[in-house]
This record gives sequence, C-alpha cells and structure tokens, in this order.
Amino acid sequence: MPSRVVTCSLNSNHSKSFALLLSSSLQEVDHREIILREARNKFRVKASSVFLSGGLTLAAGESLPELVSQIWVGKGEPYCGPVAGTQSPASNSELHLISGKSYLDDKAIAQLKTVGRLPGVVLTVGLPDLHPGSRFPIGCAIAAEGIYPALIGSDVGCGIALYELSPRPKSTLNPSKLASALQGLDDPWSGSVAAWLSNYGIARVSPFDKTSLGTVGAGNHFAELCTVERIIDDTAAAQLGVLADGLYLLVHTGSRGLGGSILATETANESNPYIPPDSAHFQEYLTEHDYAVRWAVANRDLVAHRIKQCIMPSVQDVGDDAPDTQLDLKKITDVTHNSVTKHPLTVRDTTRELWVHRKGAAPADQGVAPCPGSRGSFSWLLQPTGDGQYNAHSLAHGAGRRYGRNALHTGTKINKQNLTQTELGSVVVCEDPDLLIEEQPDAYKDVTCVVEDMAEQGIASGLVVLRPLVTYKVRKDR
Ligand SMILES: Nc1nc2c(ncn2[C@@H]2O[C@H](COP(=O)(O)O)[C@@H](O)[C@H]2O)c(=O)[nH]1
Ligand SMILES: [Mn+2]
Repeated sequence: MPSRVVTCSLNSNHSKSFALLLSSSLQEVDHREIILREARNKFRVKASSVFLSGGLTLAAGESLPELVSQIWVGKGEPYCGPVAGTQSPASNSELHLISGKSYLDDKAIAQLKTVGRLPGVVLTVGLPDLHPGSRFPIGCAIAAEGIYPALIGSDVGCGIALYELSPRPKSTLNPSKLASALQGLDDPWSGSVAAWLSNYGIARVSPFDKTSLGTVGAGNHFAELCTVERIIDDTAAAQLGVLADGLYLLVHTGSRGLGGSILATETANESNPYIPPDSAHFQEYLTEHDYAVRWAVANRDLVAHRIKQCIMPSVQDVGDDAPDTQLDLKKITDVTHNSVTKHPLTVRDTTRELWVHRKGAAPADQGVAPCPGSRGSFSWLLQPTGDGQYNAHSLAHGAGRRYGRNALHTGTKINKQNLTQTELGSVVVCEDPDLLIEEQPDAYKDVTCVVEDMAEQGIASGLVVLRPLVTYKVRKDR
C-alpha cells in the first residue's frame, strides 16, 4: 500500500522541519509514537506533543487523520502554529512516493510537494532516485492538465540508449586500450548533420547542429562500454537481443543547447509559466518539445556511431561500409527521461488524459528501460510491470544523486588515479578535474536499492545487469 508524506515542524521554531514518510501498514497505526520518535531523532529535542493545525493535539494511540499533511511537534509548551484557516491552501494533488530502501532527501520531497500545489497539477510521483534539483526535484513524474515547460528542465529529450557494439568480440576486451581509442569525440562531427538529422524527420536547422550533434556533452552525461554481468530473465534478454558475451554501449545525453534555448524562450517573461491545454501556444510548444526530443535521439545515435568508428578496429568487427549518414549499429532500446507526454490516469476515482512531465524519469510504457547506477557500479535493464497508474507510467531513470556537486569538493587532496579507475576495474575518461570529483561513484545512491524498491512496489523488474568497462565523459577541460 502507498505511504504518505507529512511535513513535521518544530512548534517553537517553524524554520526547522522535515518530511516524514508514514507507512500505511496496519502494524504502524500509533502515528503519535512514530512522529515523536522521528522528531526526537531529527530535532534532537524531548518531543512530547503533536499538534494539528489550529492547536488540536494528537492523543496517544491515535492515527493521523487522512487529509492532514502538516503537523507541529512540541516539548510541552503551548501550540505556536498557525491559527486555523490561515495556512496556505492545501494541495489538491496526490503525492505518491515510491521508496523503501533508497535514501530520499527531505528537500526533494519538499520540492515535490511544492510542485503538487501548482494549479492544474493532479498527481506527483517521487521515484526512488528522487533528489533535489536547483528549483524542481529530479527523479519524478508530474501529471497535470496542461504543461509547465520548466518542470521538464533545460535538457529536453535527455535520455539513455543501449546499443550492441559486438555480439561476440573477437579480441580480449582491454579497458585501457578501448579508452585510448576514444578520441575526437568532443570535436564537432565532420559528416553531414543535415543528412543525419533527416533520418529523424528533422529538416530544420539550429545553431547546435554543427557544433554539438554527436557529442556527449560532459556534465552528468556519459557514454559507457559495458559487458553483461548477469542475465536475470533469459527469455526476455534473448528477445531483446542481449547476449551474455556481447559488448554493449550505453549513451546518456540529450539535446545539448537546443532544449535550453527552447526553455529560455518559454521562460523569458516568467520563471515557471503554465500552458493550459486550450491555449493557442500549446501546440506551438509541443512542436518545439518534440523537435528537441527527436534531436536528442539523433544525438545519442550519432555518439554511438562515432564510438563504434573509434573502437571497431580494437574488436576486429570491421567490414561494414554503410554510408556515414545513418546509424550502422543495432539499437536495443532508447528511452527519453526529460519530456512531457499524454497518458490516461485515474486519480481520486476520476480518469482523464493528463500531461505527464518527466524530469529524470523513464517512461514505463515503452518497453525495456536502462537504469544506470554510476561509472563505478552496475547498471540495469528494467522491464516495466503493473498498470502504470500509481507511478504515472514512469520509472526511476538511474540511481539518482545522493550528494550535491558542491558537497563533493571537500578540499582534501584527491588522488586522480583513484577516480579514473573504478572498483569494478573499469576506466574513466574524464579530463575535467572538477567533473571527475563531482561524478564520482559515491555521489550516487545505490542503484540496487532503487531497482529493489521498484520491484517491491510492482512497477518494474530487473532483466539484465551490465558491468562498466570504459566510461567516457570528456577529453577537453571545461
Ligand atoms: N553507468 C553510469 N551511470 C551513471 C554515470 N553517471 C551518472 N550515472 C547515472 O545516470 C543517471 C542519469 O541521471 P541524470 O539526472 O543526470 O539524467 C544518474 O542518476 C546516475 O544514476 C556513469 O558515468 N555511468
Ligand atoms: Mn539525463
């Protein structure tokens, strides 16, 4: 059964609060006891009373009324919370948190609750990779009547694709040699971008085509050569075309500057504009959004194509003379994790078509989705399960960050060698020292917990586990 989230503030100091996840399991109906225990841990005070809005107290053994989403905890002093009727309007939307073992940051839950109060928002879903963003949370799906472009973020179309580089490499796979073969990937592609883009139904020209198409783009993006660590579902893996001995490539990148330019246009006059479904601008925005989504797919394919050209001599899989205008690799899956798409959803007994904004969430209705961990951990291929209603047809798109970038710059001297070779024996190509620190494996949550949480909640099951061999970030300094 779903859990609920309640904001718990200190009665004597309202700036101190935390998000409390209350399980709906029958064993835990003494909410007061649970709240006091958590509050003592979080606030480090001898909490002894729980107030509801207006000053009513929660008695021992009593459950919290269903609609209550804010409480105040005191140490015996009189109630100091808002008087009844003066609070900001309660959220009309539903909040579903899909978690269990995975760490969920209070700030991310608070951000998601804030999003849930936006007009037109009907359902917010926090996936186990949920973590705080600069304004809006990441690792979530937000179902609304219209569209909020800022909820998708600037990298419209960002996603992860998996390609087969070789079903059975003929030479031994040496991570260092493969890494040295990855050259020139940050330079603009020398082929015909117009011809490449035309394969994706794109006839438009943008300033980003020549400079950025076919480049990974550093930041949190990566391209990773992988082998298969474990096949969990043999039948499904065979259907997908994933073989135990194959060499595979994960590509995580997006629309580079194109998505950012679309968001900048939308937010020129207002930081979080809302586009209602009946507005004249609605279709205009969707046209731009769909363009960026297709451009990002074309970009992932071109990155994969260029990587194949770099490394194929190393795996002796030559002999393909396809023209340099289309992908000559087998693509296993490609899912977009920053986008907005329409889905039927039943929320509070009402079924309607809603626009599901995904900011770092994979779609659950498009077959197998990669769930990468970090450059130093395994990545998973997931089979979506269930009817998609509780999770708004969405899955975790990765492990999600455990620590923000700044928190990782501790000032301690870093041994670069430790960061360019991982515990799994893989090699990292990253010549930007800051990025090397910010994207270290410890920056991310445990992807196994993320996958287990989704399996537990019946939204996905793991099919295949991939092992990193070489992770490519960037050769040039930022
Ligand atoms: N296999 C790898 N996974 C990685 C790496 N760096 C990050 N990650 C995971 O990808 C997602 C992407 O999230 P996004 O919000 O940046 O789109 C992230 O949550 C990590 O779990 C890597 O180098 N290799
Ligand atoms: Mn991404």
